[in-house]
Amino acid sequence: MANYIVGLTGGIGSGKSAASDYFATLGIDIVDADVIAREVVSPGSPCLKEIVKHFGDHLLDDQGALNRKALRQLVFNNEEHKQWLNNLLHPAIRTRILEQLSHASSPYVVLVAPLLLENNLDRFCQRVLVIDVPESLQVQRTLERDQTSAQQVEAIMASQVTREQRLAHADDIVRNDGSLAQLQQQINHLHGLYQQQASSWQHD
Ligand SMILES: CC(C)(COP(=O)(O)OP(=O)(O)OC[C@H]1O[C@@H](n2cnc3c(N)ncnc32)[C@H](O)[C@@H]1O)[C@@H](O)C(=O)NCCC(=O)NCCS
Ligand SMILES: Nc1ncnc2c1ncn2[C@@H]1O[C@H](COP(=O)(O)OP(=O)(O)OP(=O)(O)O)[C@@H](O)[C@H]1O
Repeated sequence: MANYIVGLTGGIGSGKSAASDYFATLGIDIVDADVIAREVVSPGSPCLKEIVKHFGDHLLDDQGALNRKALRQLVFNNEEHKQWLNNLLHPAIRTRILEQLSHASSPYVVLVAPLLLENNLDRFCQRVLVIDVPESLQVQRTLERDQTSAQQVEAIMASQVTREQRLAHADDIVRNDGSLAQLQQQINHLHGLYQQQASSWQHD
């Protein structure tokens, strides 16, 4: 059954995972681009072999897995390296996204992707939901969560669309500068809307 697809996006640290985790508790299938981005570079994968061939085996840890911190430092400080990695991984990520979307069985499916707009993945979606927070809160929450620097977070933010650009593409906006409960309250409202949209869309 062709699925009604809601594209969920937002900048780094905006609360995409917090939102998609909550949609999952409502029984909605989630296709997560960040999870897929890890799958395509798993130990022994063709993409990981290409990365090692291109950048060197110092990017592997002693279990043969990708040293993500080392690759992050490499790509987010060098535009050419980032483009090379994106050109390698994005087609593999898109293929898996489409495959997982086709197997979803919930009333609608949420595709959560930080680069939904940057990679034109919104063309596969019937609706775009943006999780919106002030940039300062993105930095603060990412620093609290990850062992990284403000400079690194800002470099990642600079490689993503701006807050204004993202909001210009939104069909729905959830503000996540309040409590988790307030985030979930907004999602409860959208859940009802998406169920209605999905059932009328499927009968058109
Ligand atoms: C560079 C990598 C190895 C760093 O891994 P690390 O575990 O430190 O970060 P993680 O993957 O959790 O990403 C953290 C956040 O960075 C942002 N981000 C990731 N990749 C990119 C990118 N290519 N361009 C812009 N922002 C990105 C997203 O907001 C993401 O949620 C990793 O981000 C990666 O493989 N990126 C390339 C694949 C990609 O584009 N993923 C996004 C899927 S839409
Ligand atoms: N409303 C909130 N109040 C407090 N903390 C929050 C809230 N929403 C999210 N967080 C926390 O902020 C951090 C970033 O949230 P989350 O990981 O969901 O963002 P993300 O958009 O998935 O980030 P990334 O792009 O890095 O994957 C997490 O540690 C999360 O627990």
